Amino acid sequence: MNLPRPTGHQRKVIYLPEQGHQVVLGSAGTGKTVMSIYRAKHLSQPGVRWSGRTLLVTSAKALAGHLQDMARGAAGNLDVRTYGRFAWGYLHSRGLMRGQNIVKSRTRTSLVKQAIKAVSAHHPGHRLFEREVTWFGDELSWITGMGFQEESAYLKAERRIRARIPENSRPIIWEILEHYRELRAERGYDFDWDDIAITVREQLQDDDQERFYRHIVIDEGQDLSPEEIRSLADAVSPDGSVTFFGDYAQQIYGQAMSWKSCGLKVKRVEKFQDNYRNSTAIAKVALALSSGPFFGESEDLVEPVAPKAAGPKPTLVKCADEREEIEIARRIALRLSSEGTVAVIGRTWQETERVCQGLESQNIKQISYSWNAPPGVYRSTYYSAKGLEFNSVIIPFCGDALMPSEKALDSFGEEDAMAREAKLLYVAITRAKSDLVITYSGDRTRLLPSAPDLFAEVRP
Ligand SMILES: Nc1ncnc2c1ncn2[C@@H]1O[C@H](COP(=O)(O)OP(=O)(O)OP(=O)(O)O)[C@@H](O)[C@H]1O
Repeated sequence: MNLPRPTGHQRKVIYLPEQGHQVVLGSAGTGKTVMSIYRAKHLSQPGVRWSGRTLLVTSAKALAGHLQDMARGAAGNLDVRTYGRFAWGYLHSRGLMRGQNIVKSRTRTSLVKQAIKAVSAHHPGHRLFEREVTWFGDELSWITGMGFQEESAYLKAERRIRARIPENSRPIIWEILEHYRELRAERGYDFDWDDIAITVREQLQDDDQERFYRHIVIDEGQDLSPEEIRSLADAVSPDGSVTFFGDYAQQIYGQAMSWKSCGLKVKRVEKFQDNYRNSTAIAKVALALSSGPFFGESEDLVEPVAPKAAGPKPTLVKCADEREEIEIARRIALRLSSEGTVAVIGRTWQETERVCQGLESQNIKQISYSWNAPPGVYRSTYYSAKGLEFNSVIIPFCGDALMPSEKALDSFGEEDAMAREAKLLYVAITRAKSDLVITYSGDRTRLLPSAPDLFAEVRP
């Protein structure tokens, strides 16, 4: 497919030095994905001095498929992969992948639960055990994602958010991590998807064969853990390059870590601010959300410049109840789908399916969705929609009772839950090119910006 022609600053990014580490940050719709493809094609172009085998890598499966589609026709030495697929492939080449030795997420949760139960018996009455299993699972992912291998490193760690874990709880959490690993090993699993990067790095350290990749380009880098990024930096040859594209406003995992903690050595960070995707009216909502109280401060956030594309104001539909929300969302989806692509984006697959049941629609995880996809209704979650775009987006269930979700509040507490859900909502909103419809019943979620005139507010 034809990629848009790079303009101005975008062009510079394609031709950044072909050696060392490069970081490009940009807000939503500024062309990071497109430029990651141009950059990867440039680096893998045969017959030139800097050329070499290149990996274009991201975290979400649907986006990897989309990248693959856009990179079609590129030189044969360009691979497009999810991080998981890269890690699996490398460890397989080292003889470490035997059968199903990566634990699946449901089994992992059950093992974490067992570990919590066993460790809680040694600490009767400790308040840490009032927390939900999701919170523990997330904390264990954070520890491994940071690459901590010794308890002392975890005890000393500084956090940007989620700092309020009482000092006396951390050793207990470490005990749970160790017990979980024992249980996992007993069940015959060597890894989970979070700690696989630790082994990739260990293996690379002992691997004196020539590196398979000379260049690695990372899209949506904010969603890879620091240890995953470090492993990618270790995987390129010394005369090669790592180029990191990311947007910290869209960081949807609990890592909340900057690229700076990933060991990338960068002289100058390139920044993209011009939004090529959203209409002005949609970009205004996204901007109001990202400058609201839930995003926090970070020097990694890039202030976007509002685009000039015309389009109607996003519609906020206040419904009597969830049934009416479903009815309205379906009706609007059907109407808009005759003109272009429409995504129904829910927080969970269950929410999305509630709206789309019986409606002719496609699950974006099961197809190869691309920018030239035919008109129709597409189903997605906030997470799976990462990196994609649609003419219209419908986001149901944005009432205060459902957003932030009770599960997020119970697991992470008010502040952290709001920050997480605000970023998810930001991702969903910025997928829309020209039409955005948000439905809710009861009061609308506090996460949505309340400035007047941002929305056309309607009641069915
Ligand atoms: N120079 C350009 N001229 C015209 N359109 C462009 C240009 N650069 C990017 N675009 C278009 O802007 C849209 C957003 O691009 P892209 O998906 O690469 O942005 P992104 O920064 O990766 O967004 P996000 O992080 O929100 O997923 C796409 O439709 C792309 O084709």
